[in-house]
Amino acid sequence: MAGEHTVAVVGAGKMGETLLSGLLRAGWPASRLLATARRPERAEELAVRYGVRVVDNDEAAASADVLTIAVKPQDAPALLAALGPKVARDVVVVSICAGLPTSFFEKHLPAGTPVIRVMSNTPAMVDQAMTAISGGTHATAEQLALAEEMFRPLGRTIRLPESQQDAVTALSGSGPAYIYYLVEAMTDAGILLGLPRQVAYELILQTVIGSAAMLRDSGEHPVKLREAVTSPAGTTINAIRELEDHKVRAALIAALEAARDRAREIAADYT
Ligand SMILES: NC(=O)C1=CN([C@@H]2O[C@H](COP(=O)(O)OP(=O)(O)OC[C@H]3O[C@@H](n4cnc5c(N)ncnc54)[C@H](OP(=O)(O)O)[C@@H]3O)[C@@H](O)[C@H]2O)C=CC1
Ligand SMILES: O=C(O)[C@@H]1CCC=N1
Repeated sequence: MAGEHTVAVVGAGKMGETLLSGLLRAGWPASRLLATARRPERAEELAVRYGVRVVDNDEAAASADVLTIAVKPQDAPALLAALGPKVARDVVVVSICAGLPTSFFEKHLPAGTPVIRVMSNTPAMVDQAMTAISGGTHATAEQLALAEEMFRPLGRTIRLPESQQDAVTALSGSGPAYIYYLVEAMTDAGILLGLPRQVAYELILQTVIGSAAMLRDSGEHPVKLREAVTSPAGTTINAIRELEDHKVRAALIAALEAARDRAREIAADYT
């Protein structure tokens, strides 16, 4: 399907640029990609870096058959109010905005416009994204397959009911931030234990990469893998007891619930 569709990325910031570069690496011709930006210097940067045409939002709506909305959720109402009525009915609208339901976009678009809601994450920058895809009221199986084709070069994709997208946003959308937070905190712990910062960081980085590869490649449950590290009367169990004492599991559950609630608030604020 690459090459049959013209894809416009409306609001090509961090995630939009990542999508553009992924599509180009996957063989999508630059002539079939458009980008829009709010600032002229950003437009120039994108045009030079990727050789794609950077146009205004109106031209994107008129020229593309897939419009990917990649602005922040708070910028979406003004964008859609201006752009919505100009979008042709057979255009597929793909939103990567956190929180905003497909019904928000459907409300601003001509009746019957297919809308697809996508939640990806920043590891897309190294082709290791987790991307969840859900169709709105009018999205067909073929259009969902097209969205999958767009995001597959960036990592793994999964299709889910839209009702699960706020949870996805809390889990895998924001997930990289929690992992980086953990790496940061464990590096600090290494410093407390007397290791040079760079050494502590390298130890933790490779430990995260190795543990992720074990989870992926062994097919074992995380509890089993943790038990294999936790020797009787050994060192690990002392650390685990501290994590339990400090209610780290409960803190993570509460943290993700708060992220999910924020996604719901975004929907309530803007729809
Ligand atoms: N960052 C992340 O980890 C993830 C983000 N998302 C979602 O992706 C979306 C984009 O996030 P992210 O890439 O981080 O944000 P960015 O701020 O990097 O990108 C948004 C871009 O949209 C531009 N923009 C805003 N309004 C307009 C407009 N009217 N016309 C043209 N361009 C416009 C902004 O311009 P300017 O530079 O002038 O502000 C900015 O470059 C958000 O909705 C977010 O919820 C989803 C998953 C993960
Ligand atoms: O923090 C946010 O709102 C965005 C959505 C998921 C990750 N970053």
